[in-house]
Amino acid sequence: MCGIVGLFLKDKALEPKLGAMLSEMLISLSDRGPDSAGIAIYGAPSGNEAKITIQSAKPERDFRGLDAEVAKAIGAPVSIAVKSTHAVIRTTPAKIDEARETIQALRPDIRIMGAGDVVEIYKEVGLPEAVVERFDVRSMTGTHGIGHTRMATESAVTTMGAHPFSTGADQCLVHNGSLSNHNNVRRELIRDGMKFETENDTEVAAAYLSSKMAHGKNLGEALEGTLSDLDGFFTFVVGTKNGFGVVRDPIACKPAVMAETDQYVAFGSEYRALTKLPGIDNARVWEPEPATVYFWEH
Ligand SMILES: NC(=O)CC[C@H](N)C(=O)O
Repeated sequence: MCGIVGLFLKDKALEPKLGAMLSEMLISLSDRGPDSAGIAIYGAPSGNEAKITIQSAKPERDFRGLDAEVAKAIGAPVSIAVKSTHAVIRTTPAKIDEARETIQALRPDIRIMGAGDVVEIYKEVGLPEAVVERFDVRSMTGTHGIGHTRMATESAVTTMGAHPFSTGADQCLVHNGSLSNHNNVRRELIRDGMKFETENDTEVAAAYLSSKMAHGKNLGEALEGTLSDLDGFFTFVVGTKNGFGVVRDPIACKPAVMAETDQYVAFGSEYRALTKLPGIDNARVWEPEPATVYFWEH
């Protein structure tokens, strides 16, 4: 099982409702994944700041005073916005890598969920409703987002094993299925300089795409590569700073449905995830073809 959703807005008027729409889509698939849930939201770009989403099992201890300590260490303004076990650190884009290294040096128990100019990632063990409430996802605005509710197949049920997996700036991926060659691909990617946080197969798929894009491929080309280089079952839904992509393996035994109107492109593991979207009755609705890459860009 596992339930995945994605929503890519074309109509700016819907941006204030992105978090609310994506939350309801994900909650509707709760029975497909009881273990953990997560969501990535791409907010509007601000131009002069970048963000790191961090997580700690002891947020009171780890987040207190962190903004001032990081600001002092990197010599740039830093802010922190805490939401339960997660927090978003903001600083100038030129200092983002230094900020990330500083956070890890100052607070070794903090985990990095993702980083980039626009993405924020919230994920925890528990059902979608609890995750949506805990992080107030309904109030979030943005241009596109992806979500996942997990029934684990390949690694432990932990915060870091939850999806979305983010392995590059503003990149993240959710997955329904299981990959049979992930250990081999992981070894190749490690040789290529990629770092891994978990034993999870989906993290390997995310890192595979990041590695392809780091070598100059666009999202569509990177997704195309999964069809020959990754074995096993997969439906992937992927977000980048400006893009949104979907691909299913050549057998495509995991359910998937898409809908498109003038206002949005939406993905759901099942049609029930899409029923509350505006104008769904007149949307173009289709089942994505096996071994076919779909992607949209702003
Ligand atoms: N049920 C699934 O689709 C699981 C996805 C992935 N293999 C994981 O364990 O996280």
